[in-house]
Amino acid sequence: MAATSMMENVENIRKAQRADGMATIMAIGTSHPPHAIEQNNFADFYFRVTNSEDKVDLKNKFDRICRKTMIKKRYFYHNEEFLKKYPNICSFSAPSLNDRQDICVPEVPKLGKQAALKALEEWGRDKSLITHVIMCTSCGVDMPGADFQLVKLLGLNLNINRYMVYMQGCYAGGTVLRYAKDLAENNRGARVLVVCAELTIIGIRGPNETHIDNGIGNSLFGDGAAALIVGSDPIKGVEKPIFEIVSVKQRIIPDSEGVIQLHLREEGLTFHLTKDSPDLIANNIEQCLTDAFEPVGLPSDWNSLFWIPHPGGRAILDEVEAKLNLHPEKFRATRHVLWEYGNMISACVLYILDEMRKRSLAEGLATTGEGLEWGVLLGFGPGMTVETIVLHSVPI
Ligand SMILES: CC(=O)CC(=O)SCCNC(=O)CCNC(=O)[C@H](O)C(C)(C)COP(=O)(O)OP(=O)(O)OC[C@H]1O[C@@H](n2cnc3c(N)ncnc32)[C@H](O)[C@@H]1OP(=O)(O)O
Repeated sequence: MAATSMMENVENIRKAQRADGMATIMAIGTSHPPHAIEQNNFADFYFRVTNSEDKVDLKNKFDRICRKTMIKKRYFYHNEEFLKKYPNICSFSAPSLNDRQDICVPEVPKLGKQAALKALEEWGRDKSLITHVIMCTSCGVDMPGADFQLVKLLGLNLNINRYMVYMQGCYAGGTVLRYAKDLAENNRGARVLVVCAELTIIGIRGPNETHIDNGIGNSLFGDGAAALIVGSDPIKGVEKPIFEIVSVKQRIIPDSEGVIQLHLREEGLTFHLTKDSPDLIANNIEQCLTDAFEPVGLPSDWNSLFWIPHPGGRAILDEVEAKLNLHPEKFRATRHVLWEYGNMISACVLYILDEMRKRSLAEGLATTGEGLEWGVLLGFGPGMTVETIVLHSVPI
């Protein structure tokens, strides 16, 4: 065969392998465990269950911090009765990783399954058509992994292609969209099930006067799972697009290694959160936005976008909002999810996507993105790392 025709063959194969259109989110499902704890009562709960009620000043400070989080309640797999069985988990630093692993390894995929079932139901097609799974969590590292367990729990095809995203922290809600875009656009017909599932039992521990940031973590994080179905070229009348994933970019913020760190130790996942993260994120946010918007063109005003920033903490949202001169309603969906669920690590931004499209529909707006055409989703986390995802809404 002539060399040119072989080249043509290769090109034809490459074209046939790739999708025509952009990666599209076609369904969203969420789930959370049953035990809700009101943030107003959290200091009482936390100091009682960790046998720390004698630390009166620390409890008062912790209560002050809780009231500044702008969180109303959070959901947890654990409750007081459950934690009483695990005194080492409730201490500040006793060895407890085995107990935490014994809980997280089976429970993370189960929580993820609940969200996935809702996404599959909304999608409406047969689960045997799912070609790829991206499973993401920051707890319960194991082999075979949570991706494997999820496939078994859902009864998906055994020849499915699996991707496991362990221990990336909060920015991973953006990372999974970046991976899903690559998979959906480079594999014609691919239907990617994305699942983020997080349980805070991996890091809950008793309070300590010299580690206030440990208490900050315990005041912010909540349990939750969210799932998406992503694919290109949605079938008209069968699959309903919700958002298109237009451009994706990851960036490390310079000189920020020590700002957010989480270490997996014998005493579980330890939190090291400095006071610098809100400033650092705000001071680098325009560079991250420019990276991601450059291929499609920068908007004339950041207020022309719909916004889905990861609610790492109230102060982070406040500083980003101020830096970009955003109108207060821009973070309405994000602040609502923070208020109702706390910081659910990687699952949080996917909850916000769901909240935004549902509220846009309920309010009779023109698009899934609060009536606007273009938007941005931001993942923040250890590194410090920022994931910036440009989204395109669809008409309702
Ligand atoms: C897991 C991941 O991968 C990604 C993540 O999302 S990690 C989490 C990222 N989030 C953060 O780091 C939290 C960001 N911070 C916040 O949102 C806010 O600071 C907050 C809601 C926790 C408190 O609100 P605030 O307006 O800052 O309250 P403020 O009155 O200044 O502080 C309350 C107390 O906490 C202390 N404090 C606040 N942040 C602290 C920190 N990082 N370390 C130690 N102490 C801290 C303050 O010194 C203050 O102490 P006093 O009452 O004794 O003065």
